[in-house]
Amino acid sequence: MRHFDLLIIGSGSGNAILDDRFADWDVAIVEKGVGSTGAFGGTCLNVGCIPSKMYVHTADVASSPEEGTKLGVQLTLQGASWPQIRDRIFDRIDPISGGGWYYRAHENENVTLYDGTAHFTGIREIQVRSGTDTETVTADRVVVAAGSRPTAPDIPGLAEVGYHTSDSVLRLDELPERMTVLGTGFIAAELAHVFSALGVTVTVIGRSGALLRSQDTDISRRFTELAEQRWDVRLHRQTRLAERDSDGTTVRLHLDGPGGPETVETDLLLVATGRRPNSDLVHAHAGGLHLTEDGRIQVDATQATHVPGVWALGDVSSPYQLKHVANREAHTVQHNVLHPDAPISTDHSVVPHAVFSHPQIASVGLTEQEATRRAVPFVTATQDYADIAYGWALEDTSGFAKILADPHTRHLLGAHIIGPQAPTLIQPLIQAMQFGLDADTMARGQYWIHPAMPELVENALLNLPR
Ligand SMILES: Cc1cc2nc3c(=O)[nH]c(=O)nc-3n(C[C@H](O)[C@H](O)[C@H](O)COP(=O)(O)OP(=O)(O)OC[C@H]3O[C@@H](n4cnc5c(N)ncnc54)[C@H](O)[C@@H]3O)c2cc1C
Ligand SMILES: NC(=O)c1ccc[n+]([C@@H]2O[C@H](COP(=O)([O-])OP(=O)(O)OC[C@H]3O[C@@H](n4cnc5c(N)ncnc54)[C@H](O)[C@@H]3O)[C@@H](O)[C@H]2O)c1
Repeated sequence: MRHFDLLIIGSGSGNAILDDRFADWDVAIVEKGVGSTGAFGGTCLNVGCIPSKMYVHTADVASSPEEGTKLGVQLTLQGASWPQIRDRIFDRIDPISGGGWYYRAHENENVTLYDGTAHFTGIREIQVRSGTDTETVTADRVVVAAGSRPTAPDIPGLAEVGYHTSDSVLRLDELPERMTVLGTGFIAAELAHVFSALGVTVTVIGRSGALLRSQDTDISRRFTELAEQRWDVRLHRQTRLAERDSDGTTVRLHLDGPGGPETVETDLLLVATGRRPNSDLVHAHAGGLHLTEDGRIQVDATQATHVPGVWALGDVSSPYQLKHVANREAHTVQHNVLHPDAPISTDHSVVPHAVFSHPQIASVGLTEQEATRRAVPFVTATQDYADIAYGWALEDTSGFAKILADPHTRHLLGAHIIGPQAPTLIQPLIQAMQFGLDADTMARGQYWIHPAMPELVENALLNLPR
């Protein structure tokens, strides 16, 4: 049985652990491949953050006529060439993934790359399955960086009609005329924007009464209002049955809603109802690992599992399914594998996120509903883009920033922005929260470039009641 110094399951964030300090370690990486191409390099690179944002920017450009009209500029969208857009994006990404695979497979002498699926058969004992071949190996240290995968709800007929997920929809051969998105979370919000801006008629189906329900209620409400102007949004709907028409081209969904039973017909169904950790694929229990109630591998602040010498990171163990969090956790694991006697912890105290839809959203810290639920005292203020100079330039009438602060210390508790460049605008607020800068010092203790967009943040801070 082959034995390694270190074995890493997953080539997403796990692949970043190896640097020169591991040059004389005997290392194995096991990667089963993601998406319809079975690519190396994990979700973010191949089927997640990176291609989706390359599409989002393209969709933003395709939305220019709409933006131009309110400025008195008449633009016409003459068309969006899907094959050209798709191939431009993947001609950039695929060589990076392929190059990463080639480097590990052929140029990294101390690394053995297994193109297969790994699962635990015992404590730090792993079986790798590649086609019909299996090999069982052991390692002194194991890093589980196996990520997550899309899930689909248990709806009668769904499996039979066939559907896309984010794993496959970014590589369609051609755009459908109609797309229905099941789910109202991050992926639904981003990909509904992408496909509608490129000319697809989009329907969004949600169980609750709002899109992006986990955001601050004011943000979610505003996003839902705007989404209803762009897409056919069906909320408070239960999907009872999915079936394919006799001609084979149309999918029909039977829904129950406030107005009784109804049907939605579509050419393509995109299921965006969350992602589940891949702890089951790695047979975490067989490796002695404990799971959380929602199926993540349990780790402590140092990313260590219950089994000595086994760490986990990223979507397979983290409560945050975000790449910047997975990267941070990978850094913690890297340090702790190298320096087990002086471990460091991952700081999850101020974790921001953004939704790259239209409009964009960014958020950090407590929402108002969380602060209320936890009985955290707060004061709150908002600032509309419409009332700052750059907002006049943009003719923005719907965006705003909302801030929550401690009424006594004036330290920020949370910040939420909906509108143009929200993910960029929020960064100074993240910095203030991370480094303990109070709202008043932040607002008044520095210059804010006039008339730049961060004046939105400055004014939101100045609006906080005393
Ligand atoms: C459409 C989409 C858009 C996203 N956009 C953003 C964004 O804008 N910003 C952001 O922060 N996050 C975004 N995310 C989330 C982000 O992609 C993930 O949080 C991040 O990639 C997780 O990294 P990871 O290393 O934990 O997992 P992954 O990158 O998924 O890596 C895990 C790897 O393990 C492999 N694997 C799994 N099981 C096994 C096994 N048993 N044997 C061998 N190999 C195995 C998988 O094939 C995979 O390659 C997005 C996700 C999606 C789906
Ligand atoms: N910009 C980003 O950072 C970004 C972008 C995309 C994805 N992601 C990450 O990927 C994760 C997965 O994205 P997602 O959009 O699939 O998940 P999500 O958790 O954001 O949203 C899931 C949606 O599916 C709905 N849903 C769940 N079960 C359902 C059912 N049975 N029937 C109907 N609807 C159901 C939920 O109510 C919710 O609206 C996100 O949570 C996020 O962490 C991040």
